[in-house]
This record gives sequence, C-alpha cells and structure tokens, in this order.
Amino acid sequence: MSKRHLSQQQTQRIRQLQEKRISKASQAGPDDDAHLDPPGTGLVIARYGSRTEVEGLEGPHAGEVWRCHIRSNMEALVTGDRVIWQADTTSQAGVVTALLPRRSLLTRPDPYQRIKPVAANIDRILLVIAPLPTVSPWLIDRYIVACEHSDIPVLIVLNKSDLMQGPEADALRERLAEYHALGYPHIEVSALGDLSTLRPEISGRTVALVGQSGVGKSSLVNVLLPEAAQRVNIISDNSGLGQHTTTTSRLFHLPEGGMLIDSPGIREFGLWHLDEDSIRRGFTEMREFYGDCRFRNCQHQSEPGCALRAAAEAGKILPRRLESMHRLIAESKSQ
Ligand SMILES: Nc1nc2c(ncn2[C@@H]2O[C@H](COP(=O)(O)OP(=O)(O)OP(=O)(O)O)[C@@H](O)[C@H]2O)c(=O)[nH]1
Ligand SMILES: [Zn+2]
Repeated sequence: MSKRHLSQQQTQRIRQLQEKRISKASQAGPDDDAHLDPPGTGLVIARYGSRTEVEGLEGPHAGEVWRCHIRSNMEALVTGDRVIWQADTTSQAGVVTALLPRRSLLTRPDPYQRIKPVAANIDRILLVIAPLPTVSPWLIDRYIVACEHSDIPVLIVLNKSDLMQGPEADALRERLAEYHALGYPHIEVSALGDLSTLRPEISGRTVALVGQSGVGKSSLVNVLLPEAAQRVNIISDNSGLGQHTTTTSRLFHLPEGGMLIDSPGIREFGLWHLDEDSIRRGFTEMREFYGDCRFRNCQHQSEPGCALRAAAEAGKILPRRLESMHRLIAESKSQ
C-alpha cells in the first residue's frame, strides 16, 4: 500500500468519525461528553463566581441541586435564571449550555456605572415597611421608583401590624391609601402573628423582599421558610465551598408554593443609584404632564408655565410626590 493511499483511508475514517460525533452531538447536545445525561431545563438557585447551582426542573434530576460549570461563550447567569443543562453523573457536576428568555431582570450599576444583572424572573417585589422604624414617604418613593425602573410590580407589606396604634399609625394608613390610589397596593401583617394575608400574595410567584433595616425582613423570612426549607441539599458538593459561604443571592422554595430570591444586596435595592431620567419615569402619575410644560427643559421648580406644578396645585398629583422627585434627583446628582 502506498503512503498516499493509507492517508486517504485515514482521512475517510476520520471524516466518518467526525460525522458520527456530529450526529450524536446534535441528538444529545454538546460534543465530547459521552457521560452527560440528556439536556433538560433547570433553575439557577445560586451563583458563586464562575460556578452555578442548578435545580433540575424535569426528568430524572427534577428537584435535585447540582453544581454546574457554565459554557464559556454564555452570558452571565444570575439567580432565578431558567437554563438548559446536563448532568455529568461521572464527575457529579453539571454543565449549563443555554440561557432561556428572562421575564424580568433586576440590575444594578457597579462602581464604574456598568450595569450588572443581579436576579432574574422576579414577578413581584415585596417592599417591607413598619410603623417602627418610621419610614419617610420619600424613601417609599425611592423603592417604588426602583421597582418601576426594573418593571417589576411592587406590593407594600406593612409589617408589625401589632404596633399600629395611635395618631402615627393613622397617618401611616393615610399615606398607604395614597399609594393604593396610585396603583401600589398594600397588606398588613405581623411576623410575630399571622401571615395568612401574605402567603397567597407569594404563592405561585417568585418574589424578593426589600426594605430598610429593622422592619422585619429576616423575621418574615424565618416564618415563611422554616429551617428545613432554608437548607439546600447539593448533589455535587465537590467544590469545598460549603453551603452558606457567600452573600450571593439564593432562591428558596416556600413550603406553601412560590419562591423567594434573597440576599443582603437585593434587600437594599432601593438604595442603588438611579439616573435622573429613570427617576422621572418612576413617578408614573406624572408622565402624562411632562410634555405640557412651557419650556422643554423645564425642571418643574419655579419656571412659568410648569404643567407639573399646575397639576399639583389643581390636586391632580400629590405635591409631596413632586417634592420627593426633586429630592431623589438632587440626591442622584450628588452621588
Ligand atoms: N412587634 C413586632 N416586632 C417585630 C415584628 N417583626 C419583626 N419584629 C422585630 O423587629 C426587629 C427587627 O427585625 P428583623 O427581622 O431583624 O429586621 P430586618 O428587616 O431583617 O433588619 P436587617 O437585618 O437589619 O435588614 C426584631 O427585634 C424583631 O423581633 C412584628 O411583626 N411585630
Ligand atoms: Zn415643568
């Protein structure tokens, strides 16, 4: 046999092998992974640097949590993402191969003003407030603007209802009625008592709790999520990282249904930086007046012909919401 003939045979053999691999890969997913189980959908329940914890949503691994690698060409994953993944039963690690479309995305600017994704597919933000510590209306507005910016509906959860007595409680209820009229509903609960009004608001949804320190977020989580539900059984814990080593956000299943995405960072999300334009758009009841000011660049302060001030004087918008907007814009410029 000539050398040339041999090499032709080899070439043919190699091509056959390649074709076999390609057809196998198109059936079973990515190549060179003979021990990978077939692809299925999964839910990202936590992120640690380049590693991800994925819970299987179907097939033989449904309900199991696997540490996974992410294919290098993929965009950043965050808690709450739905993905396509495969379990590698040999190495006891999985691999994420695709990101499914997101319903919502919570983002925050990093110190260089680059937008960083934080959590995905949150359906509702629970803004926790309480009679104590007292909450200023402009702080509520700030959280609401952040919710509008993320395009995620907000439910105001007034915790510590057992402390709702006296004239201050009446004033707070009046405030909440104003928000109700603006399209921001609220419920009253007590983490020390009964959460029966809260549970149905979470059931069937993915929620995140936000609000200032001391209003009772941890207390609410501890009632909603008994200790057993806070533990995660990771199938493939070969990373040496342990289970609760990080401040990254984590997704929990509530025993009554529904999911909670929680992290110290997300709890403070109303304090993240927002630009002037997002703040204006976040006061949704004012949108219809913005185009009507005499001056295109009206700052809605003391300019003649300001449609917003006219609307406030006519009782069409709340003067204190307009003040709040000015305050948030001034603050965002000084940051
Ligand atoms: N009276 C009353 N006290 C409550 C209630 N819920 C929480 N508290 C108390 O409020 C205090 C603060 O509660 P936390 O759950 O730590 O508040 P948090 O919002 O998690 O605070 P940070 O961890 O600082 O963000 C604790 O002393 C709780 O016992 C409630 O419904 N009624
Ligand atoms: Zn104006």
